[in-house]
Amino acid sequence: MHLQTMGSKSVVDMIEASSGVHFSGFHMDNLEARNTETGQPTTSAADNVLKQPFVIGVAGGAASGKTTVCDMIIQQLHDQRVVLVNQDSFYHNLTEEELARVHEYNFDHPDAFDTDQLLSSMEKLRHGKAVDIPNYDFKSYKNNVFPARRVNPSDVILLEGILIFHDPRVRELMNMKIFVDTDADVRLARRIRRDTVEKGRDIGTVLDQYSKFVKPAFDDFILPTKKFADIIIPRGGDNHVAIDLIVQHIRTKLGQHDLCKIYPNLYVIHSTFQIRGMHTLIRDAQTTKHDFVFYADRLIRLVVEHGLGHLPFTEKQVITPTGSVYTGVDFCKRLCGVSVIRSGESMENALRACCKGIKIGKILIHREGDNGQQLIYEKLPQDISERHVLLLDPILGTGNSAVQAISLLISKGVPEPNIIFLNLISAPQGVHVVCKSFPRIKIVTSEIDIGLNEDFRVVPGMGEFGDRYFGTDDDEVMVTQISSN
Ligand SMILES: Nc1ncnc2c1ncn2[C@@H]1O[C@H](COP(=O)(O)OP(=O)(O)O)[C@@H](O)[C@H]1O
Ligand SMILES: Nc1ccn([C@@H]2O[C@H](COP(=O)(O)O)[C@@H](O)[C@H]2O)c(=O)n1
Ligand SMILES: [Mg+2]
Repeated sequence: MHLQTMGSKSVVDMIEASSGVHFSGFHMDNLEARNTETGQPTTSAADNVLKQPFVIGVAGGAASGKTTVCDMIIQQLHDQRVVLVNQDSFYHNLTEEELARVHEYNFDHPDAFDTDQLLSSMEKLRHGKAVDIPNYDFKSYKNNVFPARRVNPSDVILLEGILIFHDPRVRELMNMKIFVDTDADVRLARRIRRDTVEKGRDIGTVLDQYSKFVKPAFDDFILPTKKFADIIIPRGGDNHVAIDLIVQHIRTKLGQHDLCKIYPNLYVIHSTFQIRGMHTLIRDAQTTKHDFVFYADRLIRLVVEHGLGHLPFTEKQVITPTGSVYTGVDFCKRLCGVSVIRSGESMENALRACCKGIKIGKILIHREGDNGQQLIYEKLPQDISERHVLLLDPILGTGNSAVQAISLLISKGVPEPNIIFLNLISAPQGVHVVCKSFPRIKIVTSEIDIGLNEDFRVVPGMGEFGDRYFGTDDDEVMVTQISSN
């Protein structure tokens, strides 16, 4: 194994869990959202994050191979828009006094960097604006070397530097954190060569700086940030296996990320170890019915809670038992669920558990082949046109059933922006079909799969959800049920 593991987590787990947050997104419809009960403008809690680039932090000691690792990642991601932002660019300029005694200046201390400027540049990049990043000159110790480097907004930002994990505000920007872990003697040897050959320094000065500042700062400030890493790469650029795995993972994540960028109303819930674990269980063909139901229920609950976060709310004040005022929000009350029979019914309990007394309608769509969809049954609340609708179906495959169901809701007078489609797994094909047909509905899902196979089944998928959830994939159970009726 070339990748090091942290605690009991496998590296693949850590890679997988490291990149969820940016998939939640924000989209303001051209029409202003309004609370259907009060007619007041409303806000949805989930509507506050812009679609943003995938940010990868790369930390490690000086000369550990950070830049080399970043260059290798960039090279392998040649078909993506990737930029490298180096913490070195944000070194403070030295005063005349500091310059005169430069050998006493500690370039390895967190205070040597203008972190506020780094944050402001990152903020602009994350919001799609180009920035001019200073060029740092190691020989003159100046960071305003003309011209500044123009960095354009990109899909992936690699943020590299010895202390890039030190400030929590910078860490928070990152979707994935990599620590390049190279032996101290190798780092020192490389540093001596680099500083004498490239920076024109004499070996005595390099060794003095190393023992006075570089080594202590590594121990005090850099090494303690290793614990924040999702992935630790021993031996830096020599570790091709680790870099291949990382690039593979970034590609997968970018696929999802691209979909979320194309369709701002698609929300993939934040991935965590727990969520990955639940998916692993329900996707495993060997999982028992009991476990399948248990873990599917847990995941459904998370998707439902996330979906509810997209409902409009109004401000509400209450008096607490201490007599103080608490300013909070009031839930949206005009809502209902609609399940697509039969799999969608598995999501009803979770919705009922979250929304006491909620009305739940049903739609049955008969499938003949891939396109011969036929709506054969519907029972919906009479006043559905005045409600927000949570449409329930665990799998979004081709999108044909979903389009049928959504068309029916719209024909009943439900405004498109009032529909939130909740599912566990979406195939990209289904996302395209639904989002293109109904650009103003919201889709909340827990994972986006690779695609559909020749039988129009989602892959890797989880098989027939309804059969696995209700136990009807087992012939014996079928016979027992039929004979007992
Ligand atoms: N795997 C490696 N084998 C040999 N030399 C390397 C390797 N990785 C990096 N170097 C060299 O070591 C020096 C420091 O590497 P660099 O990637 O710039 O480290 P960092 O960005 O962490 O300071 C550079 O001169 C680079 O060419
Ligand atoms: N004028 C400077 C500024 C910084 N350094 C050293 O650079 C190291 C960080 O750069 P990496 O590419 O190695 O991450 C750091 O250890 C500083 O001591 C310098 O020598 N002179
Ligand atoms: Mg470097």
